[in-house]
Amino acid sequence: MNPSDERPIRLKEFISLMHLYRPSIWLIVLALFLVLIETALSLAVPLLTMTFVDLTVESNFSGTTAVLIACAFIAQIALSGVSIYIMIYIGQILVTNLRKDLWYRVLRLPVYFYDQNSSGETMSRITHDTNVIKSFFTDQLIPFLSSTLKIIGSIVILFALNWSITLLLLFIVPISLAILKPLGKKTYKVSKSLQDETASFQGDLGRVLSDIRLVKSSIAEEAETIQGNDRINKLLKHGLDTGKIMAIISPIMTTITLLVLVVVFGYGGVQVANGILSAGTLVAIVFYMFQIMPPISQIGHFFTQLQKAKGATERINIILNEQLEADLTSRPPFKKKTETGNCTSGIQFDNVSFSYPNNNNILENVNFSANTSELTAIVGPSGAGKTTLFSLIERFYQPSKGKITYDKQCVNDYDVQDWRLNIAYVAQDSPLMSGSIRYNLTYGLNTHSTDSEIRVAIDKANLTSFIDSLPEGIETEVGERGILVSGGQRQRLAIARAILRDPRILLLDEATAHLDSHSEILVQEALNQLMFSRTTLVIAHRLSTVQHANKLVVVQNGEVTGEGTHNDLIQHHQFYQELVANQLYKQETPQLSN
Ligand SMILES: Nc1ncnc2c1ncn2[C@@H]1O[C@H](COP(=O)(O)OP(=O)(O)OP(=O)(O)O)[C@@H](O)[C@H]1O
Repeated sequence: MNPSDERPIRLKEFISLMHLYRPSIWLIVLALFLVLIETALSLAVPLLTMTFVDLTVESNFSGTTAVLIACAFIAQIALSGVSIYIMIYIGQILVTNLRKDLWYRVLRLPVYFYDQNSSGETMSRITHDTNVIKSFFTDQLIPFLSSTLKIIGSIVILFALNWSITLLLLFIVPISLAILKPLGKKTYKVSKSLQDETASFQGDLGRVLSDIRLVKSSIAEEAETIQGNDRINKLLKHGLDTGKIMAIISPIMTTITLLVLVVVFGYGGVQVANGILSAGTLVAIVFYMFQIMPPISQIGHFFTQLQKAKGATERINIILNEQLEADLTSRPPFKKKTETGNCTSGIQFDNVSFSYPNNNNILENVNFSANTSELTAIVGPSGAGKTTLFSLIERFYQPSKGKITYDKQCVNDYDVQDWRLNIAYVAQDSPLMSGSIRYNLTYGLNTHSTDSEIRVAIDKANLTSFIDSLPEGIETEVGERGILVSGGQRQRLAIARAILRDPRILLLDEATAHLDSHSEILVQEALNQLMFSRTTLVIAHRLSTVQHANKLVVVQNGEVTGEGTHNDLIQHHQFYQELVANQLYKQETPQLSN
């Protein structure tokens, strides 16, 4: 997901992103209008001060001018406050709209996007990069406009007041730029490295903290400490590099300011003494000089931040330009579950080939059918492609060749969400979300499940005694990723969830693997009931659980090498015979542990 470094980051992309997510244009116009008035007032204050000083020097104290200066100050402060708030408001709305769109999209991006991009990086796009854009809008854009106006306005007025001092002042600008520009480039490079390093450090933190058990059981604390320290040291180095640049820039800036003061007061003082310049004009010139200085450094900062904002845009655009699942295939709503009875033929794999990106063909011309109201078991060695078959049915990936049909219609013809609504998947390591048991059982269901429906599902999944033993029953929290419940309990919760979903297609990945033999019989009964009038596919690692299946499909190296009942295969299929013999041998051999 790293944006290509060679490609120039285009301003157009950044502007169109701002345009797309900004709030009403009138708010922006209002903010600009206020800035314009505020700038005009700030330019008028020194002129008023000049008049006031000159009149006072001539012993002509002007109360009106003093009041005008005070009013201009107050108005400037008030307008500045209002325009700052409006800009912050616009920035917040912009980033909110952008984050909502990104959030909508990350939930709908295809699974292969997540195979290729780390979740930590995607999180950073939504939180950090959007923040960079917001800060640019709120902290840079309006100050940049007002700074530019202030600089131009001040220089014009300065020329009108005294061209020779102005020329001397302007002479300092190219000198400052010549010194500061290379430093500015260096600052950008260092701050970019600092950002990248911070993102990597955050990524490492996320990786280690989310798998702390793996770290501990692998005794990887020492290795992680070294890697973490290495990153922290790099952060220190980048921090110190920034410090070095600041250590050069700050004294230079102070010296330049002093130099300007020496020039203005020295040369201007001589002119006042000679009667060429009035005292009021000198005060006005110093005033303008101080008004110009912060905007000049503000403009330098603006370009550095613009680079950052353009970089953030480029990374965000990677997500925004990625095709959503629903755009890859489409379409009409899937028939309602009540219409299931119409389905006569179940799932059919029709010459399906598939490979993951940057991988060889995982599936090669796969043909088999899984009929309605039947149990079809997929058996085969590890890595043969069994789970991949399920992923294709769920449409996490698209076949590179061939098609999958349901009820004789290509599954891609159905709206992807409607299609998945009709599938329940019970995986070996059934994942749970942090939240209560009730939340997990009804997760994603778009119809409300009553307490009695939930009770029935719990009962059928043989979970009643477990849930009744919990102090808060169904409202008990399962912890992050369901860490507070056992593997077997997680699996039974997944079965209960499948029962509640009442799907047309059941995908079971060794669904009873974590159960003791007594629970397995009970859950198997529940599954048998659930399988009735549904298309059920089960990946089986233990043949004992699927010997009774209507059909077994043997997958080896991504190809279907045999199909039939247990009795058919045991007679004709050599690999299946070996598999059965192997498992029978295993059952007879004492196991190390259960
Ligand atoms: N997301 C992925 N990206 C790239 N390759 C993958 C991905 N998922 C699986 N593979 C590869 O595809 C092949 C088939 O994997 P799959 O998980 O379908 O096998 P399986 O038969 O279910 O294995 P097991 O019985 O061990 O679960 C493996 O070689 C695996 O490395």
